Amino acid sequence: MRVVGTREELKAARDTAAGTVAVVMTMGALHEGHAALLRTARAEADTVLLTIFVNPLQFGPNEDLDRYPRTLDADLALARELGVDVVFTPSREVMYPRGAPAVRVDPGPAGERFEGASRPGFFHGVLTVVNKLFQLTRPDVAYFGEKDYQQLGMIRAMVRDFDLPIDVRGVPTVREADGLALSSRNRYLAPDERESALTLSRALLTAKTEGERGGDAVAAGLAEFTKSPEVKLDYFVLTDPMLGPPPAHGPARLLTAAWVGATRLIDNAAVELP
Ligand SMILES: Nc1ncnc2c1ncn2[C@@H]1O[C@H](COP(=O)(O)OP(=O)(O)OP(=O)(O)O)[C@@H](O)[C@H]1O
Ligand SMILES: CC(C)(CO)[C@@H](O)C(=O)[O-]
Ligand code: BAL
Repeated sequence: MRVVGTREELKAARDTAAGTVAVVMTMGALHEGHAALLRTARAEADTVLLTIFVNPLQFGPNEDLDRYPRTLDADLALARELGVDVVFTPSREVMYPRGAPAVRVDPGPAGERFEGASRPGFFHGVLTVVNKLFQLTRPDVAYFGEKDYQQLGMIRAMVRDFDLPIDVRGVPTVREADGLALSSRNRYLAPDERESALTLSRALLTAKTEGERGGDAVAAGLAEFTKSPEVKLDYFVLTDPMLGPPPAHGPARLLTAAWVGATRLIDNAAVELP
């Protein structure tokens, strides 16, 4: 496994990569969710490239950029175990040599909803760094988690609208045995908060069950949140699978975000409306 930090080293590694090249982009603090992306990439491509970069551009001024978990040694050990070929761990200066970029990807109106409404500038930051990492790594295929469902949709939209020759593949959300979606931010949770955090997956499951038997999915989900007043709901919505208005019947998506203490968590679930 080659670990590279500069553009020149990455270019050399990329230029000699064999066969189809897959990229998995992360902010590090790797867990089994990231491992699922890497295992899928390993099974489906010849060369697996992992990027680890905590992108300052996607954090708001009062968000957790400074305390975001950084566990590089453990991340590299896991990457090695999973058969990753190249790890790109650029510094902030390598990614943004002239400081914050003046030109950024505009996510359009879809990027102003849900996560974009609560985290202004978030999708500008995500799409800008993803676009840069696409240019630098030149992958044939890229894997992203369904845990960040809106992010996956925004990246697919950018690839479509910018004619990028990249096959974007979504990977289902990996959960703890009790339902909590794995997330690097789960490390922030104190034991009682870890219990409260189950409200998100519980509300999604209750809403899905209610929706699939013809009831009011959103009302059922919201009722779960009222049982845990210590969890501060940001949004709980039903959309179509492309994040548009909810359909009357057929496939739909439930999306939620909530604060558990100082930690903001997100989750989502597929639902089939009768
Ligand atoms: N539980 C999960 N199941 C599947 N994919 C996941 C999971 N958690 C993260 N991913 C995916 O891993 C990639 C890198 O995500 P990231 O490094 O931000 O991890 P994260 O756990 O989502 O972190 P955070 O706690 O900041 O949200 C993204 O494509 C993300 O969707
Ligand atoms: C896609 C990503 C690596 C861009 O910084 C990040 O948003 C993430 O880890 O999901
Ligand atoms: N997991 C998506 C990146 C973020 O929340 O900042």
